[in-house]
Amino acid sequence: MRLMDEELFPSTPGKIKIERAHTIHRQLYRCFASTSTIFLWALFLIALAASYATFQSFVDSSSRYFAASWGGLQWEKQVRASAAPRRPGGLSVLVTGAAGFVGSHVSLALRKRGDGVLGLDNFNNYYDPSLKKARRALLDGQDVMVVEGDINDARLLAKLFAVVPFTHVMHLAAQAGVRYAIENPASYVHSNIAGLVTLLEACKSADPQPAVVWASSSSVYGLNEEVPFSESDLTDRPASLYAATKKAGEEITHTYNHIYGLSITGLRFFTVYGPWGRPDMAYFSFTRNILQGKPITVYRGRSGTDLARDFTFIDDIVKGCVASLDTAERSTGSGGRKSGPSQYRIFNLGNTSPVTVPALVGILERHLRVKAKQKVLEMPGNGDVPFTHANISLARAELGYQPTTNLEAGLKKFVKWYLSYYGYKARNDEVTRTGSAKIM
Ligand SMILES: O=C(O)[C@H]1O[C@H](OP(=O)(O)OP(=O)(O)OC[C@H]2O[C@@H](n3ccc(=O)[nH]c3=O)[C@H](O)[C@@H]2O)[C@H](O)[C@@H](O)[C@@H]1O
Repeated sequence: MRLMDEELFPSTPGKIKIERAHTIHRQLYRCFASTSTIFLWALFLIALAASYATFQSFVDSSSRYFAASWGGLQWEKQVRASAAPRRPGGLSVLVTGAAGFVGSHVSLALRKRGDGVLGLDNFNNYYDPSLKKARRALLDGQDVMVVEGDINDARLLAKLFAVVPFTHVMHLAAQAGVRYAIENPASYVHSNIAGLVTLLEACKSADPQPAVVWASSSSVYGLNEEVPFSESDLTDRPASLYAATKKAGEEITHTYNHIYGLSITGLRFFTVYGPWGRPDMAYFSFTRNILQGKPITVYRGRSGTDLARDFTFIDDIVKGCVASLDTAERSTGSGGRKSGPSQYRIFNLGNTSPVTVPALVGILERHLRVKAKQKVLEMPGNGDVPFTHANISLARAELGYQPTTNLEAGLKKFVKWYLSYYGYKARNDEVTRTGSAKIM
């Protein structure tokens, strides 16, 4: 016990205590010898605390700024360069959904003829984002910048319009897919309604106001039985939430046209397909499954009738989009105020020759030279419609729209792209060897 005490405490503890007390006392005396010194010290401490707080908030806001994927002088310079037309009288177009199927094709077509193009895309994972990144790489190669951001981000949109006086907005960002709305209804409201309104708010406040061309859908015809579908037909019986949000979009855009003088063109696309397409669509997923020897599900109508679609090739759709931009009149408002009536248009962009789903499968089998394993099921009541068929007289008259690619030729191009993109040649051989699918 004694040993322990000696280790823990010095042999002459009292001396040490006294010396320490003296030293501390002397220091305190020096520092706080007078009340004025105490006052000065207090002031100094308050100033130190205040400057620390200011520094902290600077660090916070700067880290928020640097964490955002947009902003800064260099970024603004790139945005301006991408959106600047390369030809006299060229357009300056903000393309939303630019890393998407239709968006990437339209962006490339515009850039090719010398228009300025700036893309915007949120790269969500509704389907494989690597395909969206590959499309972005294509756009990069043509000096088209794609800003990563959401149409619901009002600050980002305001910034883009502050940096670039866009002449047009090609609005293609959306939650697509008819049947997925059963699984995730909120995503349709988020993108197709809330996102649309946020975008239109930015457009109406912009000075100059851009003309807006945007993607509606053939699905707005819903349970319509008039054939072929004309723009003048009633569209008040949607069969899916997706269709309902697109129909709502037509009404919402009308409001912005009416109140703010925004020039609006809505395009009702009919089942668009082609190279760089969407993996969630039937022609794409059928191709994947057929090549992998997996079964495909072919839906049929209730009375055993085949379902049919007015499948429209991407190049024809691109021509319709570009013609819509070219014929769009200017918005009449500026900075949120209307100064006169402005254009409001809706067009069908279809192919005018519906093809049944079994016929689509037959064409794919021929191009892939593989027999599909088919399961035929009754169409589930989850938003599908039995057929679509476009009347395109209006688009032909006003846009000079004339589709030139039939499903046979279009799918040939798609299959060629698919095989080169996914490198399925080798796997095709594997399919032959394992016999998991029958080669035709
Ligand atoms: O035209 C349109 O407005 C819509 O076209 C397509 O929707 P959809 O025509 O349903 O295209 P797919 O999903 O490719 O289906 C095509 C046909 O194949 C059928 N199908 C689909 C999937 C499947 O596994 N089996 C099958 O038989 C569908 O019932 C439909 O008749 C797009 O997915 C929508 O985003 C677009 O808005």
